[in-house]
Amino acid sequence: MIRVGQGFDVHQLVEGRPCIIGGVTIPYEKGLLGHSDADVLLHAISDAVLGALGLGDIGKHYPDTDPAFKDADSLKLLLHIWSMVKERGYKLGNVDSTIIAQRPKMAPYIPDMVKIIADALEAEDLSQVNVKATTTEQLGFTGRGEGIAAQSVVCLVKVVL
Ligand SMILES: Nc1ccn([C@@H]2O[C@H](COP(=O)(O)O)[C@@H](O)[C@H]2O)c(=O)n1
Ligand SMILES: C[C@@]1(CO)OP(=O)(O)OP(=O)(O)OC[C@H]1O
Repeated sequence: MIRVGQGFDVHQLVEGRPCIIGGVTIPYEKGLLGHSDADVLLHAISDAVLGALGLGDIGKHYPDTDPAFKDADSLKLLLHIWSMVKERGYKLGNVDSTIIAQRPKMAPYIPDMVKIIADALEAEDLSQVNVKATTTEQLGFTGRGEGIAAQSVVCLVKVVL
């Protein structure tokens, strides 16, 4: 039995905020704005995992109106979501994600993101976690550097005992 989910998220780029993507703090002149740490990639992955389980989205579980989640570490939210996966008897099949950003250049940071995500999702092999990046060729809000988007697809596999 397999279950598939997809997630998509966007956060605005502003001055005076850290740029945290995939659990990695990237040196950049701007950072992502949100109620939490605004880790757009971990949010897309979180939504994909919740989608695969048929459990709604991160806003439902961790509302942005709740002060408990102000400046929340998105990796901790993902770890909590992963506990729901295990409770239901699933493990990671694979996860594939794309960060949509004109800048900064993500490539140097992707290996660290993959390791962090693989650890959180208890991957047996790093090849189960793929992270890609693309510009939008200077088109649209990402192309103008106003924000960063991310999308993700996750496959969960039922654990056979
Ligand atoms: N923020 C980004 C965007 C892209 N990359 C890498 O560059 C390659 C070419 O990007 P295009 O949008 O011109 O296709 C892309 O395949 C990524 O490897 C990146 O590191 N950071
Ligand atoms: C993560 C949460 C909660 O702190 O806040 P944000 O950082 O604003 O992120 P978003 O992707 O808009 O929605 C989920 C939120 O409930």
